[in-house]
Formats: sequence, structure tokens, C-alpha cells
Amino acid sequence: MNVNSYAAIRRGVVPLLVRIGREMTVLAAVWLALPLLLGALVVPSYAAQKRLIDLFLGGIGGNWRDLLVTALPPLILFTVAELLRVVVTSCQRAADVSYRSRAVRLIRLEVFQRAVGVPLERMDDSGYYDRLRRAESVAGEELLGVLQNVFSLLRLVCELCGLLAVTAMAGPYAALALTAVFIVSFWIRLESDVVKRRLNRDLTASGRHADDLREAIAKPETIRDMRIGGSMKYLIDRWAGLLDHSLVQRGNANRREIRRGIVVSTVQIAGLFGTILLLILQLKSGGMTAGMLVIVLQAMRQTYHLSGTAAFPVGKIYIQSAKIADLAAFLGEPAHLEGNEGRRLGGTECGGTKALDVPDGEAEYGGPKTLSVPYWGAEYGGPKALGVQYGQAEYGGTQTLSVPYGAEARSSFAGVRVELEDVSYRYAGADELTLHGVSLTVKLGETVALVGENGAGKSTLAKLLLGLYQPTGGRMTWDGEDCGTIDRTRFRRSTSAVFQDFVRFETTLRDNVAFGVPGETLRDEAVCRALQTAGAEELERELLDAGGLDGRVGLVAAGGRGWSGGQWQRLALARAAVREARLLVLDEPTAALDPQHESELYHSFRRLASGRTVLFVSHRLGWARFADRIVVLRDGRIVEEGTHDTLMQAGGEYAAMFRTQAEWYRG
Ligand SMILES: Nc1ncnc2c1ncn2[C@@H]1O[C@H](COP(=O)(O)OP(=O)(O)OP(=O)(O)O)[C@@H](O)[C@H]1O
Repeated sequence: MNVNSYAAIRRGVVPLLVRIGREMTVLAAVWLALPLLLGALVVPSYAAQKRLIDLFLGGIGGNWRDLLVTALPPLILFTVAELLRVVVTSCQRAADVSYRSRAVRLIRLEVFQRAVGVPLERMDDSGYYDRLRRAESVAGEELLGVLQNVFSLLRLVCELCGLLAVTAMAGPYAALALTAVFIVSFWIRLESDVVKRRLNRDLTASGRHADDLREAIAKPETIRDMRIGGSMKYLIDRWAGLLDHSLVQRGNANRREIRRGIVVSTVQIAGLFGTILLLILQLKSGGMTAGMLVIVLQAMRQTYHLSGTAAFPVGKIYIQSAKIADLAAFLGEPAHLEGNEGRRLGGTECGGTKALDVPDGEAEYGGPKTLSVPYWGAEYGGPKALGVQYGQAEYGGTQTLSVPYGAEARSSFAGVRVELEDVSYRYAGADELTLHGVSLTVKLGETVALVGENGAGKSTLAKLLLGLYQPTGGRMTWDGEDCGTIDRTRFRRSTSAVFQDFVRFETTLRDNVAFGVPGETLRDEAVCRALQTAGAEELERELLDAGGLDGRVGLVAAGGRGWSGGQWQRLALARAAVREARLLVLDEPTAALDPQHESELYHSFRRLASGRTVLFVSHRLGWARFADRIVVLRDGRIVEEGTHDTLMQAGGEYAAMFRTQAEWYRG
């Protein structure tokens, strides 16, 4: 037992309970009050038993009426107290389950909220990322376990208080003796429990190693390989050595536990003996009834039992306190949330009114305005008056839309002019700059290919353009507006991206697309159109028998089916396509595709890029040829810019890379 763990309980478990209590006041109050009530009910139950025993031992004389008058009240009190104990115990269990699951949900949500809202730069800090991962994992099973043990402990303490109150009825010395014996036996048991848990934890790694060896030894290929080298005996000896070590450790721990158990029992028996002796002397002098003697003995036995049971939850809390302290410390850190992304999850953004894109003042003061939007509300390939998604209006007609007053003025699919002025970037903790004085203008609706050798800074630049990183030097503007001052939500809504390491959501086909526009209800046509744009329409056809758009994708889901890397990649493109983004960033979007699909994707890409400003990063220079402009990066600096033809004529870095690649394919 060390001081650090107590400090961890004070720094971790207590603040977390306070935090949960503040958020769920009523449930937390019920969770605390019910064990108290249960503890309090011990007193009337024991008092009634004492009265009944005294009545029976005193002989029940007189008539039936006298009997009823004397025996009925304690009998009723006993019955009501026991009934209430049963009811309160059931309510308590239900309250505990509800409290724990809600508390875990609350804390997990807080952790997720931080993960979602924190600037990406902080994620690049490995220390922060580790703390986040640890907090996320502790906020699940471990927190649930600690809360369960806190609850068990609370119940035991309340019951113990009730039993002490019962014992105190016989006199203060009985209560004092009981408390002393409880503390000594609880302490010894707690020590053994903690030692045992520590040992289990320490032996976990060697136990896992022994299991791995055992499994390996039993495999035919191991027997074959090891027999050739004659090392089978060596493997078996290592496995046996690990097992022997663990057996010796456990044997020592068991012997220690038996010795402590004998000490605990001796202390308890001595306490019981002394107290009974005093009670008998008191009985003899007439200061005590037989009923009192019986219930005090009963209370003492129950208390000794509790001293053993209480060691278990305390030991568990004690062992897990360090992790819980880490979680509390993580939640106690300043959130550093990015702009208005720090909103609570499930707040107004999700499922709230969608800000439709109409020119300022279109909606009338103080009320919504209905607008007619033609089918194909927005067309391919040009700036649009209204930022309405394709297919939002019904086929062949118009659709009226309600636009809240003050809706943001913006035209989607119109692209954006992005300007970087002398931008530099340094990763947190890095000594060197990754980008040095990059000045670049990406025009409205232009497609720019970013090429360069590994580590040149292409992905870093792409993330800066998406607003995922903030420049550490220089300035970035969108249509002349400083990006640092643009509302984050508006910024995010206007960008879309597909990265090489895109996410594979093991859920339905529809979800995989709809996650591109969280909180919006997507009609089937919109999902299909996004799939079509990404050249992924055959995925729906493949799932026709499994629910079409609602068919599950991926092997994890029951009944789900696995997709190839290329199919997943096209799903990621569909997710990007469904967003009304003005800037689209594609970072190696074709990495998982075979040549056939890659060339097919080219057409999808043209559709996706249409009318937007696009930056794509690719090592396959064949793609770069089709960009309006190619920008070559080296060591974080722009070294060349131009079209494919001008760069080839210039015979510089791009031309060299292109020729090398062409040679490779030809050769
Ligand atoms: N989180 C990070 N922390 C510190 N340095 C980083 C981090 N991420 C990337 N870097 C460094 O920044 C430099 C540029 O990386 P970046 O990923 O932008 O290059 P790239 O041109 O996209 O490379 P590739 O073609 O291999 O994808 C590299 O030297 C890389 O080691």
C-alpha cells in the first residue's frame, strides 16, 4: 500500500465522481441515498428482532389481546423493515446500473468531444495522442468497474454504520471493540488483496508469453522448423521456466494469504470473545437482555463478514486509481478546442436547421422565406446562385424550401480562390520547418496537382489548405478573407477531402456516404448520385440482395460483406462527393486502385472536380498531366510551377520525375 495510490484516488476517483454528480444530479443523489436508506433500515430490523426475542424469552402470558398488543408492533416493524430492504435493494440495483452506464456515456462523450474538437496539430503531439487513447480506453470498462466498486463500498459502509448503531445499543465498549476489530481485519485483508492483484498484474505479461509459446509449440510448422534446428527442447524449457516462475510466485502469495488469514481470524475471535464476556457480565448484572445479546452477536458476525467483503472493492479501486487519475487529469486539462467545434456533441449542429445558401437578405426579416429551386438545383460546372444539392427538388419540378432569416450567403460548387502568402509550418516538437515561405494562388475552380518526392511536404500543405493545420508563419486567405478569422463550421462545410488512409466505416452503404454530411437526411437519389459521381454505383447493385443502400458493408457487421481496397476507396470518394464543398483535396486518392479502375476513376474525378477548386496530391504523374497547373514541392519549398507541357519543356525536376516514371512503365 503506498501513498501514491491514495493520492491517485483523491486526484482521480473523487473529482470524477464530483464531475458526474454535477451533470446527473438527480440520479447521483438517488445512487447515494439508496445505500444510506438500506443502512438505516438495519437498525429497526435488529431492534424489532431484539424486542421479539426478549418477548419470547420472558414468556408470553396473559390473553390473546395482550399478546397482540405486545408482539404485533415489533413483528410489523420487522416485516416492514425487511420488505423495505428488499424493495430498496432492487431499486438500488436498477439505479446503480443506470447511473454507471450514464456516467460512462457522459465521460466517454467528453473524451470524444475533445478528440473531435481539438486542432489536428495537438494530435500530432504523440504525448497528447497517447493520453487521449488512454483516456478513451479507461473511460469504458475500467471506469464502469471503478464505479461499481465505489457503489459496493458505499453499500457496505452504510450497512456497517447500521450494524455499529445496533451494537452501540449494548453500550459504547461493544461498538468500540467492533470498530477496532473491523479496522484491523479489513486492513490486513486489504493488504493481501492488493498484493494479490499486483502479483496478477505483474504475471500477466509472462503468462501471455507462456501462452504464446504453448500455442506455438503445438503447431505442426513449429515442430517441423524446430526439429530441423533441434531447438524444440529449448522452447519447451522456456515455457516450463515461465510457468515455474509464476507457480512459485503464486505459491508464495498463497502462503502469505493463509498466514494473514490466520491473523485476521485470531483478531476476530479475540474481539468476539472479549465482547461476549463483557456482554455476559452485563447480562448477569441485569444491564442487558438476552435479546440484546443475540442481536449484538449477530451484528458482530455480520460485521466480520463485511470486513472481508469490503477489502475487495477497496482493493480494486486502489489498483485502478492511477488510471482513473490519468483520465481525470486529461479531462481537467484545458480543452484547447478549435473555434466553434468545441460545441457539445449532439448539440444544435447535428440535425439542426441546415443553413441554406441564399444571398444575404433573401429571407425576410424575422421569418423564413420559401424559395423555389429547380430540379438539378445546382448544375455541373459553374457558379450557382443557390447552394442546393443535386436532386433536392423532385424530378421534373421545383421544390419549395424554407430558408431561415440570416442564412449564410454563399454559393456552393462555385469553387474558391485560395491564396497562400509566405506560409511556413512547423510540427509541434519538430526542430525544423516542414514548409518554408510557400506562396501560391489557387484560382476559382482551378485544379492544381501537387507533386514532389516523399517527405517534400505535400500532405502538410494539403492539410493547411483544409484548415486542419494553422500556418505557423505567413497568411492564408479564402476569397481574400483571412482563414484565421473564418468561422470554423463554415470553413469545414466548404471543404471536402479524400486521404490515402481513408476510413472504412463498417456499417451500411448509405451511412458510408451520409457520414460526409452528418446531421442531414439524405434521400436515396442523393446517395446514388454521390456513388455515381465516385464511379461506385456497382456497389449498390452488388448489395441488391442484402438491402441495397441499407446493406451492410464490411466483415465486422453480421451479414456484412468485405470490399476490396479499391471499392472502399470509391466509397470514400462518394463520401467526399456528397458534400457541397468549394475546395476539394485529394491526397493520393487512387493509391488502392488497379490500373483499370484508376483510369475509370479519372472520369469520376472530373465529375467530382467540376466547378470546385481542387488540389490533388499524387505520385502518379500521369494524373498530374490533366491538372490545370502542376506545383512541384521539394523540402517544403515550391521549386516549379506550370502546365505539364511547360514543365516538360523546361526540363526541370518535374520533367525528370515524369521521364523516370515513364521509363519505369516502359522498361
Ligand atoms: N506529425 C508530424 N510531426 C513531425 N513531423 C512530421 C509529422 N508529419 C509529417 N512530418 C514531417 O513533415 C515532412 C513532410 O511530410 P508530408 O507527409 O507532408 O510529406 P509528403 O510530401 O506528403 O510525403 P509522402 O509523399 O511520403 O506522402 C516529413 O519530413 C515528415 O517526416
